[in-house]
Amino acid sequence: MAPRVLISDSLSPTAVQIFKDRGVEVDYQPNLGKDKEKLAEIIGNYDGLAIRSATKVTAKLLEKATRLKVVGRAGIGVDNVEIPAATAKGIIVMNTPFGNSITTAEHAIALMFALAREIPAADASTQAGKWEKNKFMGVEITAKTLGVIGCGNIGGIVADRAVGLKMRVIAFDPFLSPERAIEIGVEKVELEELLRRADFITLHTPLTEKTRNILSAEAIAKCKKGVRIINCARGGLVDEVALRAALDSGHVAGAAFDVFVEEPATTNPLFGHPNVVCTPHLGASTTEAQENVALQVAEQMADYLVKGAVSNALNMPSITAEEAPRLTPFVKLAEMIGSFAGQLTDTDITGIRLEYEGDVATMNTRALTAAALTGVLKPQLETVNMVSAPAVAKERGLGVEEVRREEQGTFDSVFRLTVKTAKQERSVAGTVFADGKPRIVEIKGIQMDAEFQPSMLYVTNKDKPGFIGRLGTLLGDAGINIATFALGRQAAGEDAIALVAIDGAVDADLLDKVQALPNVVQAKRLRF
Ligand SMILES: NC(=O)C1=CN([C@@H]2O[C@H](COP(=O)(O)OP(=O)(O)OC[C@H]3O[C@@H](n4cnc5c(N)ncnc54)[C@H](O)[C@@H]3O)[C@@H](O)[C@H]2O)C=CC1
Ligand SMILES: O=C(O)CCC(=O)C(=O)O
Repeated sequence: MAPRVLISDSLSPTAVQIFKDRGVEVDYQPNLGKDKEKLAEIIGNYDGLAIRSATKVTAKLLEKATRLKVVGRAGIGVDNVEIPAATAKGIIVMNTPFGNSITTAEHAIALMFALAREIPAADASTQAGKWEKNKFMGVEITAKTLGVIGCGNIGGIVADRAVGLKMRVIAFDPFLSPERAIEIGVEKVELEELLRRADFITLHTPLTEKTRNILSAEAIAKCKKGVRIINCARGGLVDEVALRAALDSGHVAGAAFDVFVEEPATTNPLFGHPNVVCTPHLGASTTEAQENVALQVAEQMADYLVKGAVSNALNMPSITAEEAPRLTPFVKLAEMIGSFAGQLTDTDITGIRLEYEGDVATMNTRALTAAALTGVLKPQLETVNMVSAPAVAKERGLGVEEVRREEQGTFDSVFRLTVKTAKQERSVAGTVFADGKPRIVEIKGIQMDAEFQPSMLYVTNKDKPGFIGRLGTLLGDAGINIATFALGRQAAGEDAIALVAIDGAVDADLLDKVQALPNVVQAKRLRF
């Protein structure tokens, strides 16, 4: 069945076409983001949800999203998506981190000019027939200092354009490297210095607990008198009430805002001030940017739903479309080995060691680790998947250790997973054969050669004559056919392991009988 995607906000028709071309069924309902009840009613029918900013993907909505696998944000900010709730449900959240950056940076520059020359007010006055030539005295931006708070993608483009406009650019961003600052021609400074020196301040950080009210009343008071403030990032970065007071007192000469604490903003403390310019969250609204983000989000979502490739996910390691064919069999192997170890372990797991040897050590081991953790956790947590497993493992305090060795041994690649409990360590290793099938090659240090089968019996025993015959007879008498029988042992007479693939299932009674056979140490049913 083809995967189904719902587009619940207004997106370029390009997105619809791309989904169709890639074999994904698509429903375009651009006003649904504003209708929470209706959206909750139908979300259960979809594998993917493509949104802009109107749709709020809350934990409550996700409860109804029983088959949802991916949420794609055609844009950058994902503050309208409850990512921890999506992660807990194993739903990938992806965005398009670059598609609208230039457009948004250009909007910030446009707002800076609008402020410097009071263009919106001058336009309104002129069109009202007033010709108030003396009323609108602007300022030049050449040689002025622009303070950029948050110098990532958009902040970096704004800085680059401002340098071209002959401004001096200073930036506050704890994660901006000195090399990158030199590359984009900005002087890296602390916030206090930026506030003291900047003639214009432009904000380009996400809204986090650290950046909320980064321009507080106190910070605004430290600004140079006559500063002009531009916010094209997120409402809440500036204390709107404090800014209004500073505008009223004349300490701040002007403010241009595209984003507001409450959106849609129908009332706001800044509204009505003569030196304030506002736009309704138009930062990303150009034909080019909307084309970019629509195309990108549809490609990313279709790649995931159809091919399993993951890009620009905020809660899962990336898997490129190029690496997916080579990686996929190893993802399967890692999950099955994890599942094997998880099913064998009854007591609390305290830690997990993942060893990647040979070719597999050069692959995307973050994705493989996520798959292996899924396998380990699934016997206890049905709903866990590659998206949620790393977070669940962390939540449960499981120490996860990764070891990579590129030298090859007997096999081109070996993946070994060791589960640690308070009492013991138990490891299982596997590889992928040329036919793409995962195989078990080692259990507890004992060499084996077994395929994974849907129903298996795992028996450890003392290696004594007669065991195989007795086990075969017991299963045969119960009407259970043996499909494959793999054996391994430490040395003659020591610990041995039998891995038996069976048609049908062993019930609890029969398992007790296997357990009661002479020399059997442990018997377990396994399902893959
Ligand atoms: N108005 C609009 O329509 C649009 C708004 N945006 C918003 O613009 C913002 C920036 O987007 P990008 O540049 O793509 O993000 P980005 O992730 O490339 O850059 C953000 C920068 O903020 C910095 N940062 C984080 N915490 C900080 C702190 N406490 N102090 C100073 N700097 C800090 C980071 O180090 C990073 O360099 C986002 O909030 C995004 O949602 C993006 C597109 C359109
Ligand atoms: O989709 C939009 O119009 C808003 C864009 C935005 O805020 C973002 O990409 O973070």
